[in-house]
Amino acid sequence: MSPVTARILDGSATLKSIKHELAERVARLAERGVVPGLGTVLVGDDPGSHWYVNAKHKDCAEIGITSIRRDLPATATQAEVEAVIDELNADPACTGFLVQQPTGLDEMALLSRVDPEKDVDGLHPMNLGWLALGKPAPLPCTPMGCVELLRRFDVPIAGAKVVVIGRGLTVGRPLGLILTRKSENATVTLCHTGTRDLAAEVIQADIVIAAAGVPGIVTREMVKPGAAVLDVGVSRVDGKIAGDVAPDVAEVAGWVSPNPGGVGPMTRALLLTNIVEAAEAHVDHTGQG
Ligand SMILES: Nc1nc2c(c(=O)[nH]1)N[C@@H](CN(C=O)c1ccc(C(=O)N[C@@H](CCC(=O)O)C(=O)O)cc1)CN2
Repeated sequence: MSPVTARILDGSATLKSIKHELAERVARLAERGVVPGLGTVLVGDDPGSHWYVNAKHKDCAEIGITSIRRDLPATATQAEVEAVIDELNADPACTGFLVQQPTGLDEMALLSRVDPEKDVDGLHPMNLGWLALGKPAPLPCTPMGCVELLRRFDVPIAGAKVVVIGRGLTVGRPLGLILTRKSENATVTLCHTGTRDLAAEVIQADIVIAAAGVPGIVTREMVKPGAAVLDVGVSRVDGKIAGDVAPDVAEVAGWVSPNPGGVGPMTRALLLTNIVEAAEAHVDHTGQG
C-alpha cells in the first residue's frame, strides 16, 4: 500500500469557519431587528433524515437562526404535507424552509408548492430554471457545497476538466449548470448509468465529483494523479457510511474529501448561507429592520 499523499478537503472544519462568518452577519441583522428563521418539514421515521434535520437545527441554534420544525408521521398524506407548506409560506417568522427528502410522497408537487423566495434548498423548479438561464436565485446546497469546498482549498476550477458522476436533480444535474457558469468556467462531463466507459472519462478529469450512490464506483486506477476527488455518495454498508470513492484513491489524488466529514457538512454550511442571504435580501428589498 502506498502512503496517502492527497490533501484533505475537510468539510467539518470548513463548516465551522463558515458558521463563524455567518454568526457575524446574523448579529448585524439582529441589530436591525431581523432574526432569520429556518423551517423544516420532515415526514416519517427515516433515521438518516432525522439526523440531518436535527443537525440543521443545531447549526441554526449555534449562529442565532431560529427553528420552526414540523415533524409529521409516516402516515401523513400529500394534502396534509401541502397544508404545512402553505402554513410556512405564510409565516413571516420563517425566512425559508425545506422539505427533507425522501418523503415517500410526490416530491415534485411538494417542491413546486414552496414559495420560490423561501426555497432555501434551491430545488424549486423556478429556481432551477433561473440557474439554467444564468440568473440569480437560491442555489442547491450540496452542489454549492462542493464548489465552496474546492474554492476554500484553492483547487483551480476555471478551465478545469470536471467529471460529475450522477445526473440526479439534487446534485449532479445542477452541478453541471453551476460549474459551467462564467464565474466557475469549468468544462463539465456529466456521466450516468448510460455512460459507455466511465473509467475513460474519469481518467481525464482534473476534478471528479462522485454522486452516483454506488459504493466504491471510483477506483484508484481511474483517477489521474493529482486530481481532486469529491465523494458525495452516501450508501450504508453494515451500518457505516460507504462513499462512492474507494479509500486508496487518496494514494494517487491531489485532494480528496473524506466521507463522512467532507461534502455532508458543506451541504449544511450552504443551507445556512442561503438562509442568511435570504434574510439579508428581504431587508434590502423591504427596508425592514
Ligand atoms: N431537502 C433536502 N433533502 C436532502 C438533501 C438536501 O440537500 N435537501 N440532501 C441529502 C441529505 N442532507 C441534507 O439534507 C445531508 C446529508 C449529509 C449531511 C452530513 O452532515 N453528513 C455527515 C454524516 C452524517 C451521518 O453520520 O449519517 C457527514 O458527511 O459528515 C448533512 C445533510 C438528502 N436529503
